[in-house]
Parts: sequence; C-alpha cells; structure tokens
Amino acid sequence: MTKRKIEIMDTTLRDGEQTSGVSFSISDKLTITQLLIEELQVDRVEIASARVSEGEFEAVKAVMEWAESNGYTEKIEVLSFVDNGVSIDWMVNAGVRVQNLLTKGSLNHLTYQLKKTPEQHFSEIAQVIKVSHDKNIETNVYLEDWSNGMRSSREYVLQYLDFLATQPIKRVLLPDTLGILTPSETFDFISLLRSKYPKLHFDFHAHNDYDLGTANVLEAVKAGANGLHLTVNGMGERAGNAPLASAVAVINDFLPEVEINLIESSIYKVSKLVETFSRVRIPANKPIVGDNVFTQTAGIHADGDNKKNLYFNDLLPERFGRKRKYALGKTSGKANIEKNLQELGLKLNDDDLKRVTQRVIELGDKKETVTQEDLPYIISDVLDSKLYEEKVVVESYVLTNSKGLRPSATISVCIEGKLIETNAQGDGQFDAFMNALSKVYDEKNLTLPKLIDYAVRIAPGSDSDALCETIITWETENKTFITRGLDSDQTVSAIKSAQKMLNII
Ligand SMILES: CC(C)C(=O)C(=O)O
Repeated sequence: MTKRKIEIMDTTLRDGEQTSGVSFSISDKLTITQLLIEELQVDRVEIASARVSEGEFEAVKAVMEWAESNGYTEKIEVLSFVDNGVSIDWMVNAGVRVQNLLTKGSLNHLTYQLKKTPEQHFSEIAQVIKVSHDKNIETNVYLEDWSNGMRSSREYVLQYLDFLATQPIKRVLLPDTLGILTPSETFDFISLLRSKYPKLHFDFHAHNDYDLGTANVLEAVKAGANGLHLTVNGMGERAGNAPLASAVAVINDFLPEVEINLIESSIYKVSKLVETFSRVRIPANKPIVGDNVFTQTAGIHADGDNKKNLYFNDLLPERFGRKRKYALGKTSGKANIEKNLQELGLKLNDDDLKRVTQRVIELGDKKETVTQEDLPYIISDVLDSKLYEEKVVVESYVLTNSKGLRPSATISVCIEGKLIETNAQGDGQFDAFMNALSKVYDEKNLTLPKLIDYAVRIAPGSDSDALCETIITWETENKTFITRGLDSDQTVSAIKSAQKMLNII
C-alpha cells in the first residue's frame, strides 16, 4: 500500500513562544531548530513572527545563516503580516525564504478588527503575494479564526479560498485559533474543503482549549489534511497547541495509511531540551514525555507484567527513548521490588524479599519517596538488622536546637526490659543524644565505645527527599566496628546507627 505523506510543521518557536512567560534566546532558537530538523526530522519549522523585535531579527538571521549553509532554507518559516511591505523588507534583510502570511479567516475578524471588505482584503493580500514572489519569498497563507469562519461565515471562507486558488501560493494554513472545534466538526470542515479544493494543500493548526487538540489533529488527517502544526510539549498561546509527541503517536498507531518523517526515539530528548530552555515544566502525567507516564505503581501491574506483559499497550517507552519503571512505595508489591532488583542485577531469597517489601511499604506510608537508587541501601539496612538482637531499644527522644542555647536531648532507653530516662547537652543534636546515652551507661558502670568516624551519604541520583545512610565507626579497647542507620532524616539515621552499636557491645 502506498502511504499518504503528511507534513509536520513545528511551531514551538513561534506559537510555542506565545506561552505566557516564555522567551527563547538567539542560541535557544538556533539549537532547537537544529534539533527539530536534523534529529527529529520535522519537515518545516516556524521560528518567529516578523517585526517583533531587534532580538527576534538577530535570531532569525542566525537561523537563516545556518539553514543557508546546510540546504534547509525552504524548511524555515516566519509568520508575517499584511502591512504594506514592512514584513517583507524585514524578512528579506533576515534572509527568510518562506512566509506564513497572517490573514483573516472569518468575516467577524475582518469586519471588526480590520474594518475592511473582503474585496479590499483580497486585493492587499494579492499585492503582498506578488511583491514577496518578486523578492524570492514563497507564501503560505494563514486564515486566522478559520474555525469560527466555517461556523458563522462559511460563504466568506469559500469566497476567500476561491480567490486563494488563483494565487501563486504553496499552502493554506487552517487554524482553530480559539481551540473551539469538536473532532466531528474538524472532520466535516476539512472534508468539505478537501472535496471542493482538491489541488490546494491544507495544513491544520489545532489549539488545545478543550483538551481536544490531539483528537482534532487525528480527525483532520483522516479528512485529508496535508499537514499539521504541532509544538513540543504542547506549548502555545493559552492552553497551547496540539502536542507533537501525542500527535505523532496517534498518527503512527491509528492511521496505518499515513506516513510521517518524524523519528519517535528523538522525541523525549527534544522535549527535555525545550523544557530546559523554556523553563516550562512538563506535567508528570503528560502523555509520552511526562515523568510518570511509563511508571507502573500498583503491585498488581508489576505482577501482570512479570507473567505476560499484561499491563503493556502499544505505547512502549523504548519507542520514545524512555524506559518503563516500577514505582516503590506503599502500593508496591513484591513484584515491583523484584522488577527493580532485576534492573540492579540483584536477587533476594523469599524471606528477605518480604522484609524489604515490608520496609518499602512502611517508608511509603510515611509519604517518603523511595527510588530505585535507594533500594541497595534499604536492602543492606534490612539484612543488617537481622544480625542484631534488640536487647537495647531507644524508645523515645526529644532533641532541641535553638538560637543562643546549646542543643539538648532527652532520651528514654529500654535496656533488657528496664526503662531509663535522662537528658544532656552537646555540640549538636546527635552529640547531645550520645552524651545522654553515656549518662545512662555511666550509671550502670559501663563504657560506651568511642566514635572515631562518622560519614553520611545519600544514594547517587536521589532527589532532596532521599534516604540517607549514616555510617559510624566505633572503637572499644579490643575492637573497631561499623554500624549503619538509614532514614530520610539525617539525625534519625545516626541514632539508628547508634542503636545498632548498643546491641553489639
Ligand atoms: C497567529 C495565528 C496564525 C495562530 O496561531 C492561530 O490563529 O492559532
């Protein structure tokens, strides 16, 4: 079967930059354009609006110089205006070769914003197209507010398209400017234009106000649109544009008769770069590119995946340069832990696996985030704890740290069934804790080992919520030994380490 080719035009650097608070620098624009064209292989990139600013002019010039030396000039587009040639001069000076001319696609906009008749508008447009053509600039035409035009002034839209069909233009760009279309309207409107104007090239430009951007893109392609406008991470005016990652997945998975050039495995890399440059965080649940979307949290899902990948769909993370993860927390079952252990190349017997699972669930219950990187620390702590018989238990403690006063600790320790309470001060909270402990042991004419080294570490790659491990080296008259404590609070991890020491001596 010969497939129908659909062009993808990325407008992250133009409509995407209209996301509130976003402004790309010259080097951001150059780097993103290079990645979009060479890595992701989009067909065309809209990089700016003409006349916006001096900085924008420099950015467009820099991109055009790079495009010129790499044979990409026809892939770079700039939004321009019907403005007596001012945009044209701006584009000629910046080296632009393709303009996306902004015109009115609804009678409402034409009458109330431009205050012109269709005839006046068409004649000015014809003039821009001609002058641009003479200056070696190719024209695509945006019909702004086209979706409203199709609803409320269809005669005008058809009259306008009859005119455009006579003009030397390359593409007609159909924006759903206010994101108001339903999927069935999108299909009907584009089907109608497709059958009336078989020779015109139509691009569809969705906005996401009702969260229907991707659905509308799907219907537009089904109805015969030749191209789509998308943005990385769905950036764009108001609720944004149709997100590139979702649109690509939907086309590849649901429209086998259609072909696009894009390289799926580069999508995530480009998304992360745009997130960094734009400073707009990708929501964790954003399809394809969000942090959480390939993470199975429920134990039953991991169990099903272990048995026959029962919880997989066609959106395999590897397609997009990502990996499936199995979350660790209060809903993780043994299967989640096993999946993470496999990744780390570790194996535990059933009994130890149960203890580790129990520990992860307890941590999750305390609302602590447990990462795969934490797992070796938890395992070592759980296995280590098996070695100690808990004859001595630190039952409770209050630690204080206040300005102008020495840190203090009040502790209650149970030694072989007898509860002893005392308090002390120190140079820090843990020092105060150890001083209080020494008092307890002094009373019993016992000496605690000397603390000779104290080290704290967190799992590499963990976030600020990380578990930390305190490793203390102790010395008595005849031996040196190490204990470890694990907790998300550093002082508590040191106290846990000290409690192990109390059960060794
Ligand atoms: C500026 C125009 C072309 C636009 O982005 C829209 O109408 O959605």
